[in-house]
Amino acid sequence: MDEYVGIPTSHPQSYHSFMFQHLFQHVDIPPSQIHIPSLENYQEYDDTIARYGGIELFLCGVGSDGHIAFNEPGSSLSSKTRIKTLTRETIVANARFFNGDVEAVPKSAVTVGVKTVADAREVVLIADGRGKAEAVKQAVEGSVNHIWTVTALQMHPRFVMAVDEAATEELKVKTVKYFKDIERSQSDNQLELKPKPKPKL
Ligand SMILES: N[C@@H]1[C@@H](O)[C@H](O)[C@@H](COP(=O)(O)O)O[C@@H]1O
Repeated sequence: MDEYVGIPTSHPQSYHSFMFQHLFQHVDIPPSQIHIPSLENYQEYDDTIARYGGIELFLCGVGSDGHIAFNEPGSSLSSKTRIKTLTRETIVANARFFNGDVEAVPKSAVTVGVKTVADAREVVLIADGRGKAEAVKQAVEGSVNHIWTVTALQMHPRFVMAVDEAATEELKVKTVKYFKDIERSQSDNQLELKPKPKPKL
């Protein structure tokens, strides 16, 4: 979905390295079918997606300031793949991957746009830990706006958020209860839908 500008793709903290280490080297995928945004391809990136029939699933995280990919606060909700300057908050948050050295964190990145993400047929977002609680609150209870770009996904017909307890800490109690009720009633329904075993004759 995104890549830093200013470090080589071979850098251990590049998103290219991350994807190869955690996914591509473990699966049987031809290199010609791997497409990661970069300075070389970002201008054609959305056209390439369209040529392949669109994205089936975007699996993403969220920044503590509510960014998806690197769509920092203030990104247009109709944005496509482009270069974005990173906020101070993101640079400080990502310093943990650069031995805590804020100066070593790149200052900009190539990123898919908010619309690139929203155009996928399905979006799954994982948010864990207290540091994501404000972003989760905005995503669920806030109104759609370009400061918390994650809120754009409220408009998506197939958007699922997977969160842990800590990430729900800024939500209203009644919001959390409501979603737990939904979860419970869905698992009850699934039990009811299971075919009853045939009585033995
Ligand atoms: N550009 C990435 C985002 O795509 C990611 O969503 C975010 C949160 O990542 P994590 O869930 O690992 O904290 O980090 C970076 O800023």
